Amino acid sequence: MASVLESLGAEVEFCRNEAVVNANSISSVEPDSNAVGKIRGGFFVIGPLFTRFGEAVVALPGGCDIGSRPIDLYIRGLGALGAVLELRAEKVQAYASNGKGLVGARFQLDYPSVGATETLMMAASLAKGNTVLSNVAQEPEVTDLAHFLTRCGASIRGAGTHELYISGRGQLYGSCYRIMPDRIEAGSFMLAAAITRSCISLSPIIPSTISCLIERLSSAGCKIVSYIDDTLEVSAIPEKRGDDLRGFDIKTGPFPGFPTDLQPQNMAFLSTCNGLSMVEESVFENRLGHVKELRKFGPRIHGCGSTALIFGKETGSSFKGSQVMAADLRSGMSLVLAGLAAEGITEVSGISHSDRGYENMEMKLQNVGANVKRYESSTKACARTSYGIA
Ligand SMILES: CC(=O)N[C@H]1[C@@H](OP(=O)(O)OP(=O)(O)OC[C@H]2O[C@@H](n3ccc(=O)[nH]c3=O)[C@H](O)[C@@H]2O)O[C@H](CO)[C@@H](O)[C@@H]1O
Ligand SMILES: C=C(OP(=O)(O)O)C(=O)O
Repeated sequence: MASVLESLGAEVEFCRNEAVVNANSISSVEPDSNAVGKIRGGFFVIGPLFTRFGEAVVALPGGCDIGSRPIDLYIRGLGALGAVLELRAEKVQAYASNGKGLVGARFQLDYPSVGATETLMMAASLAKGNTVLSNVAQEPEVTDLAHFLTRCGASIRGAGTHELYISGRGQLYGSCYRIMPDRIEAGSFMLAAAITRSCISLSPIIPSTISCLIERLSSAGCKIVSYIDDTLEVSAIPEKRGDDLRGFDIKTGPFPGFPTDLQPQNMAFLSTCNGLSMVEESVFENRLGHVKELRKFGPRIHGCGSTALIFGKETGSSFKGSQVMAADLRSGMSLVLAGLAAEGITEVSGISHSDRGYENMEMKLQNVGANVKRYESSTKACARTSYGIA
């Protein structure tokens, strides 16, 4: 996102965990298309561009190859606010039909898309008049963005429910805001503890944003406690010899359903559990690419359409280190997790996909005791079954 803003001329400075953005210097209606194309939220810049210039040109958004990534909701939603969007040479050119700017309207999303909800909420905050968006995404990140925009001067009601009421403002102002902790990163590290049958203490974390995973891991036999508000302890250490964790079923879905972004990592974990588990991916049409790679570690997984059956650990069997390839962001993490649970060395190529979602992944894993190194074009995750994270 920083590179998109910079390509528009904004100044972005990072200092430790803070980003300072100066948007006053935005001087272009057309961000660098490579920068926009890389990220899924490429349309996020449309609202601010409209306010300043009355038009915008952005590249088609990119993102992981996990099925078709349509943008019809963005196009129809912005259209309802008075934008005309035309596709020209792989770029979307948008201008206001009234020649001035966006105007508030009512719009119902066919599916509670997170990216479309966030884009329309930002655009409506800068449109003239009132907007009502219904069947919107209720993900915690949408609520967090609404809180941030409100701090910048926007008027938004209903965040966290399926309807948003937005009164447009001519301008938003800078403010200082602490964004919510990354619940998908936290969930991935909870699964790192679970897959290595060890324990981890995580902070900062908002347990209510990840209750789905907490419930499932607890049902598997993990002990999960939250002593202080933003800290969570996960212990997957078996209480007695011979005990082990049990598998469970999941079906991904919009919040508060099971997050699709934790499905691949969760499947790696389920492959190490006792009993049969079923995973159903219902958000993206082609998000089981990791099944083929996970099988290389030894487990029996049967994938069919968007459902996978994981047959669980066979008595006496263990994961074997393997050479595997990550084809998208979260499957990269799921293969690293499998490598941590495996005997011997695992080499994961294509790990750069995961850099988009996990900052300093190997450093954080090393800090909790994992033996992971990054090589020029791949990451080697090396682990012994007795070697976990603590
Ligand atoms: C519901 C869900 O789990 N959303 C996740 C999804 O959000 P992201 O915003 O990328 O995805 P969406 O929520 O937009 O997509 C969810 C579904 O909506 C469909 N769709 C989307 C836009 C559109 O214009 N038309 C359309 O049909 C997609 O094909 C998909 O089946 O990935 C993000 C990054 O991994 C996660 O943070 C979100 O939690
Ligand atoms: C699929 C993901 O990202 P994107 O929407 O950017 O492809 C993800 O974060 O898991």
